[in-house]
Amino acid sequence: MVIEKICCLGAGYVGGPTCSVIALKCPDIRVTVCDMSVERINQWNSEKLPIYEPGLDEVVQKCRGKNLFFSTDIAKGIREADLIFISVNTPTKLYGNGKGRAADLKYIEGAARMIAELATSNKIVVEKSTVPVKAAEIIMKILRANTKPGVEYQILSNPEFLAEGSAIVDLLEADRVLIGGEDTAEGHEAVKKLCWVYEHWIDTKNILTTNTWSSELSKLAANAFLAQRISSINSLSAVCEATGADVSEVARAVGKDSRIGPKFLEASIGFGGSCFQKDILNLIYLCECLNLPEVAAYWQQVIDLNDYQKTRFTRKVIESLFNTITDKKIAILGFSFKKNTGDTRESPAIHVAKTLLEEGAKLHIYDPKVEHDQIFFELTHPSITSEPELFRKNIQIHNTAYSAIAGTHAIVLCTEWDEFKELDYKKIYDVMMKPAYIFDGRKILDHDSLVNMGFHVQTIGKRLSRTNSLRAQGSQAQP
Ligand SMILES: NC(=O)C1=CN([C@@H]2O[C@H](COP(=O)(O)OP(=O)(O)OC[C@H]3O[C@@H](n4cnc5c(N)ncnc54)[C@H](O)[C@@H]3O)[C@@H](O)[C@H]2O)C=CC1
Ligand SMILES: O=C(O)[C@H]1O[C@H](OP(=O)(O)OP(=O)(O)OC[C@H]2O[C@@H](n3ccc(=O)[nH]c3=O)[C@H](O)[C@@H]2O)[C@H](O)[C@@H](O)[C@@H]1O
Repeated sequence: MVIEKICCLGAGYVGGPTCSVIALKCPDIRVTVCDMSVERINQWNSEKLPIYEPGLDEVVQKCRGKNLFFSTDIAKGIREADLIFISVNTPTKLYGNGKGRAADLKYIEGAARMIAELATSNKIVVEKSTVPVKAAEIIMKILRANTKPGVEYQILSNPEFLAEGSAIVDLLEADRVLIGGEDTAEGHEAVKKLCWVYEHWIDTKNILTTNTWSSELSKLAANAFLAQRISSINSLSAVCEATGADVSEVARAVGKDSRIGPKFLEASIGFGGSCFQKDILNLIYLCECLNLPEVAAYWQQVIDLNDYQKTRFTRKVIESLFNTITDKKIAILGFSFKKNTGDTRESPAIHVAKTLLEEGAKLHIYDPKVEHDQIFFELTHPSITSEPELFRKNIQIHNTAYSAIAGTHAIVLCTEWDEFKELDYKKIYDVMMKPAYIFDGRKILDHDSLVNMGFHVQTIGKRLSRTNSLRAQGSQAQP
């Protein structure tokens, strides 16, 4: 039952942390994480890792150079490994058949072709990336069509369920590990070997084994269910704002039902991150290909509602500021798609900032972990604007929340970083233009005390007494 060497293709948000934890828990296994990006591998080998993830630095420091290696020598990694994780990106297709919905499997195919070309001994190839159902068949076809004499492959599906910002805890204390394989003697043997790796720290009863297609579909299903809960509570947040109900109270009351449960019921400005939207689109495309239009339409609603929530929030900001924000200074607090990560992929803050910039606002942005260049990259990307220089001129990035806020008309809180709860809002009130507005897109601030200080406060899913919004007043008042 021995796996002595593991290679992982893809040193990203999944490959890096997952393999670091495997190395930590399996000192008897040599783990090599490979990537084509020299820059990324250099960062993994430096003091400043390419991703921010609580607890990751410590794990890497313990294992790197002992049984954990980061390398661009993909050929060596593949040749030496008994088991290869494919942990490459699977973005939504940007062109061609299935554009905007289907998963682009070019990196998966590229990885499979590399393995086929370079492997000289038997390999267990494990799909760690999130893929459409039946992707394992594509990998198998490529490997078997190009196999060298005497080399045999087994393909397993082992999707990853970690969430960014809590990746290390999620990996160490996984609710479950899911492994799908072929229903053959060789398939069962390969599944057993991968189970053995995880059994170093995961209770056997939490390691689920299924057929390959169930495993692939379960990953899409899990993300679709999670996103659906957020869209459900966000839909109710609009009802709360219109009626005087409070979405946090509704979520608490609903979540107390043990059949529903309390998690993932935080109303917000909408979900972001690299996967929820991509994976639901992937599921929708699959349903369309399978001629299941009603099922496709059902899941499409989860995404439509998310877009509605982002737009609804941004519209509220603009309307509250007397429907004119040209040249107004607005502070954006938080740019990552959630706290405890520097990842900005599909961050709702991008939508908010883009819309405010289009209306002529001057944005002062602060995020504790996102690199300044990354913010400029996201907001001046051709998919965001055809006038990058104009946008750039109206964006200033700050190193502290206080400096971002000084002299602004409004604060728009987009990410729920803990430090935003600790700011001295009395001091902040004094240095803002009046009337001073706060739009709390994450429901993390003490709204009553902010109102008492003099702020006009708006949040998600709750009507506050002093909002001064045009819609609330039904007037066209000017400042
Ligand atoms: N980000 C997350 O929290 C989670 C992501 N996933 C899934 O895991 C997969 C990877 O996601 P991330 O790690 O976020 O992506 P990422 O973009 O951070 O990393 C992917 C890496 O793969 C590398 N790569 C591409 N082709 C390669 C090849 N042939 N050989 C070696 N390296 C290659 C790229 O250079 C890149 O560094 C995706 O399918 C995603 O849906 C699953 C669970 C959580
Ligand atoms: O496949 C993936 O990539 C991963 O996607 C999500 O993880 P992640 O996107 O990293 O982070 P989440 O904690 O799920 O948050 C996603 C978005 O939903 C938002 N959210 C989350 C929870 C909530 O109650 N309300 C809410 O608006 C977050 O702020 C964030 O923008 C899943 O939680 C992971 O299980 C999965 O492995």
